Amino acid sequence: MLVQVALPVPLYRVFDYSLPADMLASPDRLMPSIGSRVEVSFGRQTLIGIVIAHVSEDESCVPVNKIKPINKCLDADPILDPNMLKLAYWLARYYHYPLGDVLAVILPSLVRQGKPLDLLITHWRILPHITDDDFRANAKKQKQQFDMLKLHGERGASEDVLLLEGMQRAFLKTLEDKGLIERYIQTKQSPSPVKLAKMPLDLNDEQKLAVDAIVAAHKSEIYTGFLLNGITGSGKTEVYLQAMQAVLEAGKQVLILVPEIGLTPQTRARFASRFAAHIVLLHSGLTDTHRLQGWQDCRTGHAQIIIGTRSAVLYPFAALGLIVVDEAHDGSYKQQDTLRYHAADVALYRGLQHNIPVILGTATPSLEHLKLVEDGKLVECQLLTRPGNAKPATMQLIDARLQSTHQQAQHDGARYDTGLTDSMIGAIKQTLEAGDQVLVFLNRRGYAPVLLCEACGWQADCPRCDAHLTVHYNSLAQRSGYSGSSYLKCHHCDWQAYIPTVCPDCGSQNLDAKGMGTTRLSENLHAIFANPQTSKVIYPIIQIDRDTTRRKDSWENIYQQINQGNPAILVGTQMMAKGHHFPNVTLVCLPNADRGFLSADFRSPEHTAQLMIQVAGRAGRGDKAGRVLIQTLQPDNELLLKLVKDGYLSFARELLQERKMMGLPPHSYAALIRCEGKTLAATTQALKDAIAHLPSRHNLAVLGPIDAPMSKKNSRYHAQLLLLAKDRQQLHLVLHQWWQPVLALPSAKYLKLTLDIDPVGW
Ligand SMILES: Nc1ncnc2c1ncn2[C@@H]1O[C@H](COP(=O)(O)OP(=O)(O)OP(=O)(O)O)[C@@H](O)[C@H]1O
Ligand SMILES: [Zn+2]
Repeated sequence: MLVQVALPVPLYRVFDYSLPADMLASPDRLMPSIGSRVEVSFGRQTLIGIVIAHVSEDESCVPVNKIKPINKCLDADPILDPNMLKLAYWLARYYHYPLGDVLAVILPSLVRQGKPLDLLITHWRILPHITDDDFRANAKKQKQQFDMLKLHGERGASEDVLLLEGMQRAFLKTLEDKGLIERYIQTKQSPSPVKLAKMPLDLNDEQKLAVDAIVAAHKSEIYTGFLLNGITGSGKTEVYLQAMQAVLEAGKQVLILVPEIGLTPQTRARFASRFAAHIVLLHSGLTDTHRLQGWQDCRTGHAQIIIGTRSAVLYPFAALGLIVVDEAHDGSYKQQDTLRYHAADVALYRGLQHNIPVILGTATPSLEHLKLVEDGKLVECQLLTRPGNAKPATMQLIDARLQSTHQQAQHDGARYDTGLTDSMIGAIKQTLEAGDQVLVFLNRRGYAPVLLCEACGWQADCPRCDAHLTVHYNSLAQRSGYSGSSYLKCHHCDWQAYIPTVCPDCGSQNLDAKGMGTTRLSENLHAIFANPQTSKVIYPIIQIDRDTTRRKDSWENIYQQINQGNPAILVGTQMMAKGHHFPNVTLVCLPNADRGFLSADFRSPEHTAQLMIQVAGRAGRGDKAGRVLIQTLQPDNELLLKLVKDGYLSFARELLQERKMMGLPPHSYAALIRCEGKTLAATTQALKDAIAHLPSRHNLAVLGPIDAPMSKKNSRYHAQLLLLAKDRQQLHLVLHQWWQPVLALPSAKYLKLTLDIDPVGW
């Protein structure tokens, strides 16, 4: 007998190995089981692969004398069960990706390296007799760190997790020395049954309908995909919680997917305050050890509630009972390199595999998901009202052409436009004076997107990309003599340069930063709202973007500051759009969110509208009504008017109708082939050769090759080719015959060719 092994090599095949003589001679003569790891030699390398089948020598296409024995078997029991192998096969087939590479994506790196699965990890927990009273009033920082540990309940948490959440190692030591907390090595016992830590809320009728439908699907053990289509603030989370309760009480695991790591600490708290359960967080910030531990907890069933980003959908589960995909429209669910899977699609597949319900929850469903509802493949549950007194915010357009933006800011003696109309500024002022918070949304970090020479038109461009360099500049830091915060940076490849004092082309000193990023907007707001005598602001202006939240604890601190509820102006990028609940924000301003309606990308209106509605959804979530102001230079834009007047759903349904007429996804199926190389000519030629090899163009639209939207990136050139088909099977049939030979084309030799199934942008 031979074993067939999937190896992490970019080849569309598996490899046969025999068993070594000593293994065959041993009395039990156990074959390495299907789904376990083996170490093998492969050429000059030693690799670790997964046994995927047992075959006889006759079945092998390799001559017997060429077959090498495996070096050793690493697992007594399989580490991947038949369901996980089936998932891997499905991913390999659907995304046309080599099976060995699929497994490499699925397995945590320590597993791939052949490490034992059971690791000894230090955990911290609070000693049982300790209470809040054991703290002196002035030990504030210690108490704060203690409270973070307290959130994890009596079992505490591993050191990795705590550090990731912003705890400091020194404090753990201090608290330990004071006899308040202890460290221990967690031994695995079966988890105790999940208990309710807090009573559920009384559901409103819409919520109840949704929960009943989901629980019924769970009880009947029939796969059902739900689109929980609920406006922002309508209480989708409460629906998840009560559906989860039934599943957890039945001893099953619940997987909750969330878009971004930035959100997970708050998300965890929401679930932890409802259920006393073993909750595991999975995201890209984990160390390898912690990832392996999480993987093991899921696989063995120790984890009861699993909250994770995209890749968590690829984890093995002992007893999965429900999958929730929160903010299911979010672009981050699509992996953009290697195995280009969409986590919501994989979630639906796994639901089908395990016969369990899957909830796709969102206020702004993607057109793909709306189409699945139309086709009867998803059951739609709607939540159209906000519970309690909270009303959906009213939306209003401001015509930026008519209104003066004369409210000018003054910096260093120069007066200039702030980019905010008088009525927007007036509304901000009014809101702050009423004691509320304002969110100003601008999806662009840095100071300004362009540095321009007014004399000759030179612009600071990235030498490595087809992109302008973003100006990063901080006038407050400048004035205090600190220049480190001023530089030019490419947001695509991170290339950095000094800000020139004169134009490198014509020598003019007339260099000007054009356009507006969050830093500039914050400065403008500062200038508008500062007391002219003291130049201090009464209300804090809090800038929230990837630059200001880079440090581990900074987001946590900002979050706490906002939740204290004092009047403040929050200036934020799309980080602020997602799922946050700030009850004191009553005004949301979008000074130029409508840009996306003009973009050449046909998906841009959909994504722009989703972002606008999500940001708008941050307004008026408490007792007070919310207001959304959209400042636009194109107040007659039909799409924008439709969105504001009729709401997201009718807007989206109209877009869907348009896509149908144009034969665009989701009313057709797409595969995008990208080619990357040292010259554009070589990449384009490879794609032309690829087209020549298409077995049939029947029922297939072939678009390209064309330059990719940013054809030069990081000094490499990109061209692309799009295949569109009315019928999904037809497309995959062609790809099955075509893709592997394309990779072997002579002209593709020194190029990187990739295939993206159901691409989200092109
Ligand atoms: N049945 C209910 N009765 C009273 N309050 C409720 C009920 N359901 C939800 N809430 C409250 O309504 C608020 C908004 O709910 P939640 O954050 O779950 O909305 P959401 O639909 O997830 O919003 P978003 O899409 O914007 O993230 C929360 O404070 C929640 O506690
Ligand atoms: Zn660049």
